[in-house]
Amino acid sequence: MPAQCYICSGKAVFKRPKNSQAICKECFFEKFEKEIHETIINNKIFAKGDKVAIGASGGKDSTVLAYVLNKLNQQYKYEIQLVLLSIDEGINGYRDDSLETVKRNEIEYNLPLKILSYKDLYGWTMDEIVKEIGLKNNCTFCGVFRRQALDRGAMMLDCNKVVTGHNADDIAETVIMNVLRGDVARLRRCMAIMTGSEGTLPRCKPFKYTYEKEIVMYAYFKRLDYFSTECSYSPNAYRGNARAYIKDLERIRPSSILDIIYSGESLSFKDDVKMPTQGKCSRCEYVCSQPICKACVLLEGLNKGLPKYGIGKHHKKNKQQHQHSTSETSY
Ligand SMILES: Nc1ncnc2c1ncn2[C@@H]1O[C@H](COP(=O)(O)OP(=O)(O)OP(=O)(O)O)[C@@H](O)[C@H]1O
Repeated sequence: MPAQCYICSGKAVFKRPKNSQAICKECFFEKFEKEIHETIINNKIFAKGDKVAIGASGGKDSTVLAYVLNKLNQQYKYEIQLVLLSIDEGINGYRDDSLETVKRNEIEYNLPLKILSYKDLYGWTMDEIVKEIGLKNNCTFCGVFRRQALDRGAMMLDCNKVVTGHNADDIAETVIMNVLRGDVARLRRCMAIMTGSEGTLPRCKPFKYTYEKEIVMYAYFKRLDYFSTECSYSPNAYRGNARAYIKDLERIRPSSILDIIYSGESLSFKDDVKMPTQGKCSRCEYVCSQPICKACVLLEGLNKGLPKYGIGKHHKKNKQQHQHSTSETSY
């Protein structure tokens, strides 16, 4: 006999990963959306009149984010303006295809879309960067450039907030990675549902408590149009290890992901664990915690034909003076 939905006793379609409760499709939609709405309200993520840029990659997380935020905005009258902002990293056969998905979503969700490319902003595509640097450190370039590109794009659009589709799995992985690296400053920062300091736009993660599996199920049952191919350049071994470790834990204890997040939120930090003090990059004037921002350092290396400048030994020396300043996107 098929399992019964724990809410309405109807026919369950799957078990919720965080608590193994069987649930039917309609109750799942309602619960999923309600939980995100509660996260938004409890954390005061939006205020009336906000103009919010949704980091839209065309992947499952940001597609579901755009769909759900659009729905909740109408349903609960947040009175916010939503725009899709896509960064074209210049990865042939990957980002060009995923951007086609975002273009279809622009029409389907009736949300304006802006596409901004690395080529226009930095003069380099990721394909060109990978030719220089190889496959080992390319995620560093991509993460640093994307982070800044999203901010710049949002500012061009007069947005006052950026939201991304980082989900509970991503955050639990980041917590574990930062613990294992001993990167306490980042550990402190990665827990925040909303980050940003003077001069940068607040960046929010409405899916902080939402399991990736549920995002996939939601997209599947709603038949949302998203692009599901992995980036051809992302080996990212360290995050992969953290992910495998958490998946192992989850098999024994399904609530592991939320438990890790909860533990991270409950940590208290010594006073000497400082968040970086923000200033302005002396070259591009973008907000940063060093005299020259990471994007400009990486760019200088590329333009001088020294692509490892900024990620090699030189960087390690800097790291001893300041807390870690880069890696792949871990905000
Ligand atoms: N090229 C991009 N343009 C705009 N936003 C992006 C882009 N890449 C990533 N993001 C934002 O950062 C979030 C996390 O990105 P990540 O690369 O970890 O992808 P992901 O977990 O596969 O998410 P998604 O399924 O949305 O692609 C995305 O959900 C999206 O909001």
